[in-house]
Amino acid sequence: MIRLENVTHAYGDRVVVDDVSLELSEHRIGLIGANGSGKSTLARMFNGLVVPDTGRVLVDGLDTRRHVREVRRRVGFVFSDADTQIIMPTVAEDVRIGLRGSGLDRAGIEERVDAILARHGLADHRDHPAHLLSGGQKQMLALASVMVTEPRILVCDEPTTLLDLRNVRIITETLRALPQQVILLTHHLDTLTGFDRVLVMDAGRIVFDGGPEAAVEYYVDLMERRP
Ligand SMILES: Nc1ncnc2c1ncn2[C@@H]1O[C@H](COP(=O)(O)OP(=O)(O)OP(=O)(O)O)[C@@H](O)[C@H]1O
Repeated sequence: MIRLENVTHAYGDRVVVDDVSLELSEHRIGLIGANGSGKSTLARMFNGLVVPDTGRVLVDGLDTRRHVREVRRRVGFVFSDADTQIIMPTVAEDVRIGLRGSGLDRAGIEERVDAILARHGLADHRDHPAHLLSGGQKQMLALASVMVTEPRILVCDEPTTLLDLRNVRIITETLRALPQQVILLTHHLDTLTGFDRVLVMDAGRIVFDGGPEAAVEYYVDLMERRP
């Protein structure tokens, strides 16, 4: 479980996360809000990519300031631009690199790589140059490379923003089917249908916390009232 206690973060003198306290235990959690409202900064605190200026973030009781390795093992992070996440030349290599230090032997590693590629529709692209994949396939690879490390929680920061409608659906369905807890930041509001909880962020604060329909209604209303 992720717990935030009076968390604040500023870039220079600009406060972008403003005294947020949360307990995130639901299976499917959405985080929505206008551009620049602080969602990514908040989400990056969930796995220690950003540490709070004040307050603390605990993952299963581990403080992200002091236990960054253990926290990263528990909390996987998927970015919106898969190109920034894919680091190896081929599909299989990119997945395999996540298993460094896993303690698995060579055969065990290949078995795990094959299984995860099959699950993400990439089995036929095993030795394919990663940079030649389509946008949708790249996002699947980015997801596969995180999932192979078997995180318990997955944070996805706008994973469908750069994708066409078909791939938005594929990624959304893939995320829905995961047994892991998923925290999804998105501007595709319809992907939140059936979620357990949706948070609306505005100017660094959580301004709504509830079910998906009510949260989307609140957010749309908030945006319509903006000059
Ligand atoms: N590394 C950084 N250095 C300085 N300012 C930053 C940095 N990262 C984000 N910001 C600023 O902090 C504010 C919040 O950004 P953040 O990315 O957290 O918002 P967001 O809600 O995720 O936005 P979007 O929906 O556009 O992704 C923005 O004004 C942004 O320009």
